[in-house]
Amino acid sequence: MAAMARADLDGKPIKPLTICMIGAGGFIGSHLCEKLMAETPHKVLAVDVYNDKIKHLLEPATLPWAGRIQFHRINIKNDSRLEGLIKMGDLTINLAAICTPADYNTRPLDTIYSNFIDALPVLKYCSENNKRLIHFSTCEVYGKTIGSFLPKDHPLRQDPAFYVLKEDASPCIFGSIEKQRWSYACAKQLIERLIYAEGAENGLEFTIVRPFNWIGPRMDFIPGIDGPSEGVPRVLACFSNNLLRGEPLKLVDGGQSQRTFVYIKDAIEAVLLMIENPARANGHIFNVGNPKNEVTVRQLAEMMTEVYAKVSGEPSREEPTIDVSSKEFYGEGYDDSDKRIPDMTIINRQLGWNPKTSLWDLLESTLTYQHRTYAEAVKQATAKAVASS
Ligand SMILES: NC(=O)c1ccc[n+]([C@@H]2O[C@H](COP(=O)([O-])OP(=O)(O)OC[C@H]3O[C@@H](n4cnc5c(N)ncnc54)[C@H](O)[C@@H]3O)[C@@H](O)[C@H]2O)c1
Ligand SMILES: O=C(O)[C@H]1O[C@H](OP(=O)(O)OP(=O)(O)OC[C@H]2O[C@@H](n3ccc(=O)[nH]c3=O)[C@H](O)[C@@H]2O)[C@H](O)[C@@H](O)[C@@H]1O
Repeated sequence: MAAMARADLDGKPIKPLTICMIGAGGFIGSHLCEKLMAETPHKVLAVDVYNDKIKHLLEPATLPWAGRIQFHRINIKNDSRLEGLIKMGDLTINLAAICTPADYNTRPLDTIYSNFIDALPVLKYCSENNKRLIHFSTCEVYGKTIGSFLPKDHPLRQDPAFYVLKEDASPCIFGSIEKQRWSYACAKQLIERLIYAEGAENGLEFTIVRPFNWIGPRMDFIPGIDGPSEGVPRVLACFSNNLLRGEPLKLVDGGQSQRTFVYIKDAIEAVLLMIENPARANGHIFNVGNPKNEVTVRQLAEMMTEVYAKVSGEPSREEPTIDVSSKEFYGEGYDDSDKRIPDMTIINRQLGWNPKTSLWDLLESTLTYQHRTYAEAVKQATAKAVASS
């Protein structure tokens, strides 16, 4: 079988691994499971409380990879089976977390518990059983850029030294404690420090991933269709929902914040390189993003509007966006990262990874998926609501 002939970046054959993947039923987990099943001989013990996004990989039992993926419905907060599953694997990947900004300031306790306390047993079991750990952190650990504290028209704001985010050099700059937006970033930072310390003091083999706005199909949910109607997902799903419903896209505080978006399928290639090249990935923290795909949120809204009109064949609204305040949209305690450009030196040097897909292309494939998956359901839900009003 071609998949069995895989070699690592140093030309050595890759042995089939058993991977305990926690949070495997989420957005990133579903793409990683898909990749592992389709292109590698590795086995996955998929742990999550939900499996809707990986159902197509689990059923029917005649699938070519049946037997290489097993789903375990486990809440890692309180399940004694977790240690056994970690022991069965060669490697643990921890993706489980609350990671939607609308929760950080409104459910800060759940956010901190999920991102710090609930990750503790995973770390403990990996360390005690000498199991390698790939832990998912976030680019939010960088917080705000140094440049954001300079006056708006200060020339140093244009100097990359004041905004490019480097794993081994940039500071973590968060707002005050009342700005509960930072509860997530702070919890992620502390778990990173603990993992790093386990590596330094106890020899834990670890890799920390800092994703920079990975987007694509299956991200989050469409409110009222496959998620709560009052729920607020991340920006891709918020804007997709608005476009599907023919509503204006809401720009928080003018949509001036900047982000770099990377296509999930490009980013998953980086994770696979980490999985299969432990000697190059262990002990490292990796930014994974696409510095070339930078836009303001306003530009993202404009581009998504244009792409959606193309893929759906429906004309866009005359006024495609409206401004909302962050207080109105997210509530008290919201704050924002101003700009996120990942430095790519370390991932380039260690794994030779580079993202490939432009923002336009990744939006075109993602919005084609959104339209195919949700347009009919949104139409039916809207018709039902009109009929019952
Ligand atoms: N998508 C991104 O661009 C991005 C960016 C930065 C960081 N991350 C990090 O990557 C990880 C995965 O993100 P995602 O986008 O796939 O999010 P997601 O919400 O789609 O996936 C997380 C999964 O973890 C599961 N989970 C949460 N708590 C659990 C528990 N107690 N027990 C069992 N399962 C639990 C959820 O059910 C969900 O399926 C998170 O740690 C997130 O902080 C993602
Ligand atoms: O994806 C990442 O790399 C990380 O960043 C995200 O944080 P953020 O980018 O702020 O979250 P989004 O919901 O994707 O919002 C992006 C920007 O769009 C804005 N936005 C969001 C939704 C909306 O309807 N309108 C709008 O203007 C937000 O205010 C923010 O400025 C989340 O914290 C995590 O998933 C993750 O750790």
